Amino acid sequence: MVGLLPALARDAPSLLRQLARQYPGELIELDLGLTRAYLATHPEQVQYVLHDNWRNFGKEGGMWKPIGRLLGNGLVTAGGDEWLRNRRRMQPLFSSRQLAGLVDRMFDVVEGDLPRLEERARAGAVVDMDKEMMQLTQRVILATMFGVSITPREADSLGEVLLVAIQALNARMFLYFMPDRLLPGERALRDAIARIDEAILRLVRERRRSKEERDDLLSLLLRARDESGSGMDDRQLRDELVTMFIAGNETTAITMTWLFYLLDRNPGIERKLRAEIEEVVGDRRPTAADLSRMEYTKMVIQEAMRMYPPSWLVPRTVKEDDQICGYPVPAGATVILSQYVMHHDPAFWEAPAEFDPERFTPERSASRPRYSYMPFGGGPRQCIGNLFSIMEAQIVIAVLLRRLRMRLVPGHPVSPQAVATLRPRHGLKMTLHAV
Ligand code: HEM
Repeated sequence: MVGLLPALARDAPSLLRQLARQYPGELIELDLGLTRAYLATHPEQVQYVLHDNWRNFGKEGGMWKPIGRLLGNGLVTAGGDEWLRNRRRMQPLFSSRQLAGLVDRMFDVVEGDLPRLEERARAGAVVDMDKEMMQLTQRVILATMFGVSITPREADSLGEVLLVAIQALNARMFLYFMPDRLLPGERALRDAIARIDEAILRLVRERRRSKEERDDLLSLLLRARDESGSGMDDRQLRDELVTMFIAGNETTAITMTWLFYLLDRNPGIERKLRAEIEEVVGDRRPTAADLSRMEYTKMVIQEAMRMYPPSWLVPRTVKEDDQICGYPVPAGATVILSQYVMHHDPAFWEAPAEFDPERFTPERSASRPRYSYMPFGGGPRQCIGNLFSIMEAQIVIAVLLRRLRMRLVPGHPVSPQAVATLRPRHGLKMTLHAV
């Protein structure tokens, strides 16, 4: 496959999906100019890379390099023993029991945002749903991380500067082989990283000094210990907090944005979803037990993430020469696993372009290979925040849908754009209506 770069730059997910259709089940070698890359097209290949022989497929260098500038040694970008020690320290924080303690805080943030949205509905305003969701999930994640230690104003300004950094890094993801100094926006990126460091390290130090016990993620992280009983230093805490923000904010916001778009296109599914919310939560404050009973809501979220996986690409670098299901791959090559490719494979998904949440009933899920669906990756490096984000999405849906109906502005163009995440290229313009 030669000369793919221009087509990749135009619309990478469609190109990769098309190649996978053309050569189903093969490990496809791609010529990306300076680097050699292989695209997995079968769930067993994905399983081999993420699970069976995961230690031989690292995150060092390549497309991971730019993002490492912001995330440092946080869980997403760290490797080896350091990653393992911190993953073990942090895993208990993300258990369903621990997360149940965050339901109230998440609810308060979302409910607190509702009057503003209701006001927009009354004014008949057009809103950018993608921007609204980014702002909302940003408030949720910052409130769950820092609780009342961060004022809404500080949260908004930290959120803003984090977004500046993400945008600059998005632009660098496919240009990782270029020297930093040749890329545009380098100064703004450095400034943004310095401001993020200052704000987060200040919050960490203040909390350490105050010795106060709170129930937010920062307090839990301060208490997290490895097997030898040692905790994290300030720098590591900073890296993990920034990592959680970056890994958890845009991904969840995009899930919500695509979901509201899909509901607008599928009124029957929206009705069924509203009926479940009415039946399980009604007008009450949702509890953790309610969330586990909202099974249809969960299937709608899973199906939205199938059609538009917010994380659509998982790259790995081969450490030592290997064979992926019989295909040789040399050390140093990049292996590309793509949720978008897996989630649209007609061999595992009937009519993949159709929005059908019932695909996720236990009966229908049972017949599919594990790695045909991987919105959160898989294996030991699977997303640590998967339960967190589903819980947050369920709360956002329950709170917003019982007051509002979202409708796409007629004629607004909708198509996916692949950067680090898969987002609507032209945003998502919607009007809000009271129900
Ligand atoms: C819909 C929302 C989300 C999606 C689609 C998503 C997706 C992913 C994926 C695909 C990975 C694996 C990357 C790889 O193997 O290279 C990952 C890892 C990770 N995610 Fe998420 N994520 C979401 C939400 C969150 C949230 C809310 C948090 C934290 C609060 C979070 C924190 C992390 C962390 C720390 C890792 C690295 C885990 C490790 O390597 O040990 N994510 N995520």
